[in-house]
Amino acid sequence: MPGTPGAAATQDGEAPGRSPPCSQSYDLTGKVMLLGDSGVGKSCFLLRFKDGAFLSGTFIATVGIDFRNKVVTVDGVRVKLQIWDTAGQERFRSVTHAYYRDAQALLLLYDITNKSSFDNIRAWLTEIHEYAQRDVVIMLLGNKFRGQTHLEASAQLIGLLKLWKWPLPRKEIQGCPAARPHEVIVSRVTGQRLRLERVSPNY
Ligand SMILES: Nc1nc2c(ncn2[C@@H]2O[C@H](COP(=O)(O)OP(=O)(O)OP(=O)(O)O)[C@@H](O)[C@H]2O)c(=O)[nH]1
Repeated sequence: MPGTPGAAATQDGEAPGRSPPCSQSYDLTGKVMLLGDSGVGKSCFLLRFKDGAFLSGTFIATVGIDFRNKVVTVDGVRVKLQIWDTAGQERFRSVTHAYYRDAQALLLLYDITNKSSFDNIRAWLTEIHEYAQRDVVIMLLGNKFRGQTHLEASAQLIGLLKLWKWPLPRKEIQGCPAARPHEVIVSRVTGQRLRLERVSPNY
């Protein structure tokens, strides 16, 4: 999705910030970032998460960084998820790195029809290691499964990461065998209860 280089676009009538603002309309907040090579489908993933729509056809690369908010209810708990969509192109890395540190979860996408996007996962993990919190949850998503719009975890990739003995002692490498992206995000973010900001005294 297009944005403004060097700055996050404002969405849903709220000013962008490094941390989600508090509100009584939800109980928890969580910040999730979408990472991965250009063209793997991050913006489409976000659009599906926010509006349930899928845009096929023309590919417009993201410029810089962008975000969407969505409040979802899980087991009676209202969770406001702030999902940040980053540009996959190398030239925007200096912009996007600054946003890693506040993220509770990172969704690292690759395109299962594009081997280089798979090969580059290791480089992405190196960046995550350098810029994200040590205990951030990393989720790996193999996108464009058989040309369709659902996501499927790659057991093969998880196996490779184990083979590499990737030195991420406090990070979790997880597969996400869910067909619907919002369910992936919700189950992982809320399930882990990762420093989600508690804004309701009743919860
Ligand atoms: N078949 C299929 N195509 C997809 C899927 N997701 C995205 N696409 C297509 O892949 C192309 C790139 O999608 P984007 O979501 O813009 O990719 P991106 O990762 O955000 O790219 P950058 O913004 O450059 O980082 C578009 O033409 C989409 O229509 C999917 O699940 N299946």
